[in-house]
Order: sequence, then structure tokens, then C-alpha cells
Amino acid sequence: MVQEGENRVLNRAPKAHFSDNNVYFPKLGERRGNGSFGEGVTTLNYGIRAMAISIPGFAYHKALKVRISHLFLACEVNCLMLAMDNIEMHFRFLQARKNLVAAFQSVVTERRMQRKSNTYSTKKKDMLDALIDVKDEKGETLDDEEIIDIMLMYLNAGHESSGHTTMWAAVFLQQHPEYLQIAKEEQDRIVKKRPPTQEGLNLKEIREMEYLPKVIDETLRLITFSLMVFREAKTDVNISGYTIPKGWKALVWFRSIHLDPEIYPNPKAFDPDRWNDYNAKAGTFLPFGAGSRLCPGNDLAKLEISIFLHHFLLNYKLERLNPGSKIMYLPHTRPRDNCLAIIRKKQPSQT
Ligand code: HEM
Repeated sequence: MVQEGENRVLNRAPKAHFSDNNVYFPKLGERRGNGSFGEGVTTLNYGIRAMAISIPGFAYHKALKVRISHLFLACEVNCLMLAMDNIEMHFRFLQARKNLVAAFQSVVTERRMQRKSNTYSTKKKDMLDALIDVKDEKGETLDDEEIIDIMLMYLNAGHESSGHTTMWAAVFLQQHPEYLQIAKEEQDRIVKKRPPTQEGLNLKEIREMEYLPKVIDETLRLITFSLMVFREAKTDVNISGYTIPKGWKALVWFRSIHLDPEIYPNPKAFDPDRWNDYNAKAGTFLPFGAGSRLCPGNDLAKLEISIFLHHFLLNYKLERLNPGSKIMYLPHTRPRDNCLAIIRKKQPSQT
């Protein structure tokens, strides 16, 4: 899961979510390509969120140039198209999207064929199996196009978000040895209590963790991966004496809520202890959004991050090569060097 040596942690962390044990598409893990995969996804993700300025040096231009050779990149191009108003640009992507959908299509076709054969075991189902199996109230199943769209959407939504948050949690702990110590001791206790017959971390242990969820919540607050979301007023709305007329668009700026000193004293400090016996009031902690569009991946994301940190705290040390690297805020909060760091496996005496 974690590779020793020099790494750009931000480029490595999301890949952990695409390991062969990947919870979304375990069996697609075999198809992931080489190192260019993560870079391509990231480049395209930045392009999606960038202004549509196609001049060398701009994120959007870079995104257009990414060689669309990997099927997972389909999700990014799909969304890039949605983000574009520009018809001419739209045409430039049509062919690329066709190629990508074709790549995904080959996976779906292959899976359908495998499922018909006796050699395929459906015991360990992945999301593709679930999408093939699901039926609506009339007993109708999803067709290939619908399945591919859903897979693309989930990959896009769940990839960079979990990766960035995982990286920041590791960085914050490395910057704060006092919190790292507490977090590590908790994981040590879990391992010591484990019966010798048990192999690895289980869900019960994750549920028993008390400190790690505080580290994750504090990371989610301080980083605010999605800085804002768009909404439309369905009726005239009055907020603190201001009227948002029906039909107007509103930007909900999560970051300013998460950094409001009246809600979170000393808001720029990383302090997991602020979550001791603290229940955030409605509307004050929104890393996963709110209302009917609330992120459906929120529990999954926290689970992924907890698993990563469990192994990371027990077995690895992170040494950043540019600890003073400037922070970029758009499209997502990250160090300019993508957290270039040396990751060392701890010797048994250090664990
Ligand atoms: C730390 C990780 C994550 C963060 C911070 C995050 C954050 C968000 C936010 C802020 C939204 C918009 C919510 C709103 O409009 O109110 C969202 C939507 C969404 N997220 Fe996540 N997310 C994360 C991980 C995931 C994962 C792992 C998945 C799935 C595998 C996922 C799937 C989705 C989907 C499908 C939507 C659209 C929901 C809708 O519009 O109905 N997210 N996420």
C-alpha cells in the first residue's frame, strides 16, 4: 500500500485507493496501469476545475494534452466535458470520450462473458458485479451505458478527495509529534489486544478507535477538500436579513465556515483535541456537504483514511524534503511539491 523511498505522497496516496483490494472495483485493480495512471488522473482533475484557457502552462491546456490511454481516465474527461460551455472544446473531447467509453465497455463486456462462464466466482463481488445485478421495481437492469456512467462518476468523486485528505492527515501528524505519538499509541494498543488468530485490522477495531477519528475530522476541517458547492434557491430565502431571490445561484463557501474563529478558536491550528466532547452544530462542519446532495462516500472515505493511517502509523515514517513548500488552494489545498517526501519503513525497534 505504501511505497518506501522518495515519493510525492499526494501522487501515491490516491493510488492506495486503487489497490487490488479496492473496495469499489476490486477486480478492475488488475487493469490499472503503471505510474502514469495517477499523474494522468490528477492532471485531468485539475483541468476539470480550471478556467478553460488552452495556453501552454495553464492547467486546462495540460489536461487536454494528457494521453488518454488509461481506461480510468474516462471519468475525468467525462466531467471535463460537463464543465465546458464551449461547443468547439466539446468536439475535441467527443473522440477521446468515445475511446474511453470503449475501454470501459471492454471491461463490462468481458465481465458479462466471464459471469456466463463457469470459471467466474461471484463470491467476492465488486461494484461492477453489483451494477450488473441491480434491478429496479419493474425488474429492469442497467444497460452498459448506464453502468459505465455510474462507474465514471464514482471514480471521479472518490479519487482525489480521499487522496488529498489522507496525505494531509499524514503530514499534520508528522508536523505534530505530540499528536502523532497519541495516534500511534492508540494503534499499538489495538494491535496488542488482537488475538493471535486474527489477520489484520477489522471493522470492530476501527469502530473502537477514538483518537484517529478526531485526527481525520480535524484534517477534513482544516483542509476542506471541497472549498465550496453551488446551490440554487428554490424559493426566496432570507439569511441574516439578506434575501436570496428564487432562482438565484448561491455559492456555499465551506472553507470560511471551517476557519471561522467564532466556531473554531485558533482555526488555523491543527488540533485534534478540539473534537474532545465536541459535537459540531448543524451547518458548522461540512466537509462532505449537506442536505440531499450530501457526499454518499463519506463513511467509505473515513474508512479508507483510517485503514491507511493505521498501517502508516504502525510501520512508516514520513520525512518531507521541502517542509516549507508553498501551499496551493485551487483546485484543492495541497503543497506545491505534492508533498515530496522520503517514506521509511520503521525498524522493529522503532515501532
Ligand atoms: C475525503 C473524501 C471526500 C470528500 C471530502 C468529499 C466531499 C464531497 C462534497 C463536499 C460533495 C458535495 C456535497 C454537496 O453538494 O453538498 C461530495 C459529493 C459527492 N461525493 Fe464525495 N467526498 C469524498 C469522498 C467520496 C468518495 C470516496 C466517494 C465515492 C466513492 C464520493 C462520492 C461522491 C458523490 C457521488 C457525490 C455527489 C453526490 C450528489 O450530488 O448527490 N465522495 N463529496
